[in-house]
Amino acid sequence: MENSSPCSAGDHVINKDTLCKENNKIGNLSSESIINSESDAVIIEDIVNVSGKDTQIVLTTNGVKLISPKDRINKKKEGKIGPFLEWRDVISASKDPKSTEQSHQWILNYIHHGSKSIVHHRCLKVHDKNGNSDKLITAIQKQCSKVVGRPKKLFILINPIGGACKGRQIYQKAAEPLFKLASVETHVVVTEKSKHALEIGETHDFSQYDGVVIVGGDGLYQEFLQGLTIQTQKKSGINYDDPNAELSKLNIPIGIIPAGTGNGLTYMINGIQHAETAVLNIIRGEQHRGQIFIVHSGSKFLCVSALAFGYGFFSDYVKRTEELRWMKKARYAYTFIGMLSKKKRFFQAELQYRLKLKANDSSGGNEQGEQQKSDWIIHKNETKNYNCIYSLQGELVDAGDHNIVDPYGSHVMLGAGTGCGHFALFKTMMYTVFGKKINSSSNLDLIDRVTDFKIKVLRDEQGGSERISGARAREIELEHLIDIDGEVIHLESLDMTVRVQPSLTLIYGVKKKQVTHKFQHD
Ligand SMILES: Nc1ncnc2c1ncn2[C@@H]1O[C@H](COP(=O)(O)OP(=O)(O)OP(=O)(O)O)[C@@H](O)[C@H]1O
Repeated sequence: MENSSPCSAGDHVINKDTLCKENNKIGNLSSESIINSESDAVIIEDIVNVSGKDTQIVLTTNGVKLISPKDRINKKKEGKIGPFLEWRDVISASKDPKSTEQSHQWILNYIHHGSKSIVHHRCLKVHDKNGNSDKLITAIQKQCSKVVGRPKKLFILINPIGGACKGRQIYQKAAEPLFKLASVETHVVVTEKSKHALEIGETHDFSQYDGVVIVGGDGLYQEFLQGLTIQTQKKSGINYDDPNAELSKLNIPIGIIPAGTGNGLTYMINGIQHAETAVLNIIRGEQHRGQIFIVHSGSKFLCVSALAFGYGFFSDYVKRTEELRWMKKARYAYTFIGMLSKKKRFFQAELQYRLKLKANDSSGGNEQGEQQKSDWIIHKNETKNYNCIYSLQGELVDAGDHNIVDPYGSHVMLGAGTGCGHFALFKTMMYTVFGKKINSSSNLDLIDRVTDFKIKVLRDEQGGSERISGARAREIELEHLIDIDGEVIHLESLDMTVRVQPSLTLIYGVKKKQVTHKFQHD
């Protein structure tokens, strides 16, 4: 399926005509958008007509300014003009197909920043007055092509069976028209089987692409990321079976368009689960280095994790949901309710962890570039009985009454349940994801600033020839599973090391709480 494939018809199809109707006013310019013009160099300026008003349009090295006659009178003396739209938020400019001999019109497509991290595509109809529309369009297109990080060619990977099985439709409705508007060439591949994304990540040559876009859930992203991590290490000759090896960074940016069930990662990197926002953030081209977990089992590399690691309660939960896959989305709530009344499953383990040291903390660490980490700390738990050990990706940044969960950080919070109830475990996990502050309790230890942790499960072996009960056989099966980003993975060895690898990935996303200029007409 190449870029040219037609966008399926439907109520929510994005196209120029429908969107242009949404927004073509220039009144009510917000004072936030008035910016100082000092650092700008003017590229071209003209008088055009927007919403029936003569308006000065100025293209500068920083962006587009539209100056109404009122603005010019009120603000120019103070050296301030506006509103301002930075080039990163301009998608494209093109002739309006409805333009006639008598009325020359062109369209400016741009990104509107709404509240709570949401962004939308908007367009503005501009009426030419002086015959300069071609020059303005060419200049805008040239500046758009120079936006740092904006992709020109993308490899798109769609999971057709993720979430509600709408991967293809979500791509066609929310992404394809916007990529076309932004002149992004695409090569689309639809996965054909489980682990296909892993295979593609490990073997495909992405050198001719500016980025890869995953249209699916956290599971699909994890598979692709694992494949790409392996490919990158192999190319650099890194022995990734060695948990102490310094891994090569992945240099192809990855974007995620939510089409799965949980979609936790798209929430973390875009601040919201919203397909249009995810697409527009890819077009904006802002990229950040993200942290992931590298998991070893025994002396072997096991997997990467982009979102969550869980052992005990969470791996049991995911295993059960996989057994009930036929129930589709309902399996999550059904399993959750079922587990509330279930007896806790305990396992015996030794848990150790290392902490990111604060700048003024001189204890621990070693000489080989790991000065910022403490030595291994043994988790205090005399009975060694646990019912859950888990960690979620994201450094928790204190923001007063809440935390910002920063996927571009260098440490995580580790949860060690020593008998915590199932409901409380879920609640704590959800609170962490949504940045709510939460403290340790008597049976759930929450340890912040963790950079690595090790779990050694101490198995209660029952004499070699003795027959084991069905219940014990199920327990042994569960003991050999971990939850990685909502999928279960089999463990050969019950001796695990999990390391936070800061800055390993490159992600199309935004930093939360970032300040953006508004270009608002509504
Ligand atoms: N064509 C396919 N046929 C069968 N399985 C597939 C196919 N493509 C991908 N998969 C599998 O689908 C699984 C889940 O994918 P994905 O993460 O996209 O959706 P999800 O599980 O519904 O969402 P989330 O992980 O966000 O909860 C992955 O384990 C992957 O191996």
